[in-house]
Amino acid sequence: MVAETVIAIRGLTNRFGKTVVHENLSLDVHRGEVLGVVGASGSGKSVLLRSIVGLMAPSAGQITMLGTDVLGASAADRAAVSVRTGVMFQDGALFSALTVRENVEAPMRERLSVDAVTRRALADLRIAMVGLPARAGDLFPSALSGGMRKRAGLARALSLDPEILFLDEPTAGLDPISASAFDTLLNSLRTSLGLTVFLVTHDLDTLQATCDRIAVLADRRVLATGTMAEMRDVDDAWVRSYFNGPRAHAALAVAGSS
Ligand SMILES: Nc1ncnc2c1ncn2[C@@H]1O[C@H](COP(=O)(O)OP(=O)(O)OP(=O)(O)O)[C@@H](O)[C@H]1O
Repeated sequence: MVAETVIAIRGLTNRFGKTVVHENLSLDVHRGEVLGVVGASGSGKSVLLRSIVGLMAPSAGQITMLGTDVLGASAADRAAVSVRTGVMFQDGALFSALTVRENVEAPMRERLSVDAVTRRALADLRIAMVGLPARAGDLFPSALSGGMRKRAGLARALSLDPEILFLDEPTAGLDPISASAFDTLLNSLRTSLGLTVFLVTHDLDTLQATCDRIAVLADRRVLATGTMAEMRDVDDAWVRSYFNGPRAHAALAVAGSS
């Protein structure tokens, strides 16, 4: 069966002054998959994510998401696509002056016409879905641990019940136990909600535990795509050292023994 392509990127170029981050980059994301995006620091993973979700305008190229040419679309058509997506940024990007519940409600306030009681109930459902205790809804982000903050960021990304979830380094800064718990949560949510996930990460354990496919960014483009095992055969120095290094062996060994 051929998987439906929910994001198709063609000929993407991103430049900042004289710095060319992406040049003629192409990538497909399939419905229902968790795609891990890796690459050396500065290879343009976050810029790619930001281009897809409309936070920055690429210099050239085409991005089709959920059937809409998002770069060429009207603002209304772009908004109709963006309401079907959710984004979790690296630091959670929570509003510090709002409680967790108010943070989760924020996209609903902006994008949905639902009454306050329904909005609160939906927010509390998202908070429960990410494994936070009910009392966390009343807390401010500053009162949360790092792991809880990540979960609150995830609850907000799930606010609008998205089809596609974008995660930028979701386990960065977490201790290994919290990171592993986050991986487990992601696996359970992607199954129960039928999510497609675009996951930027450096975390080999997360790649191994959650991703169906991996895309490697290097030399301004997608150098290779494939499973974690397939990455070990890619003929490139960075890919070799990343996927055949001791940390990769440890991640694969843990997966093999579980
Ligand atoms: N707003 C900006 N203005 C100028 N240059 C930028 C801007 N955003 C990103 N860049 C540059 O684009 C390049 C890619 O950055 P990006 O943050 O996407 O890398 P990354 O692969 O996500 O790195 P890391 O793994 O360290 O997070 C870097 O050289 C960065 O300095």
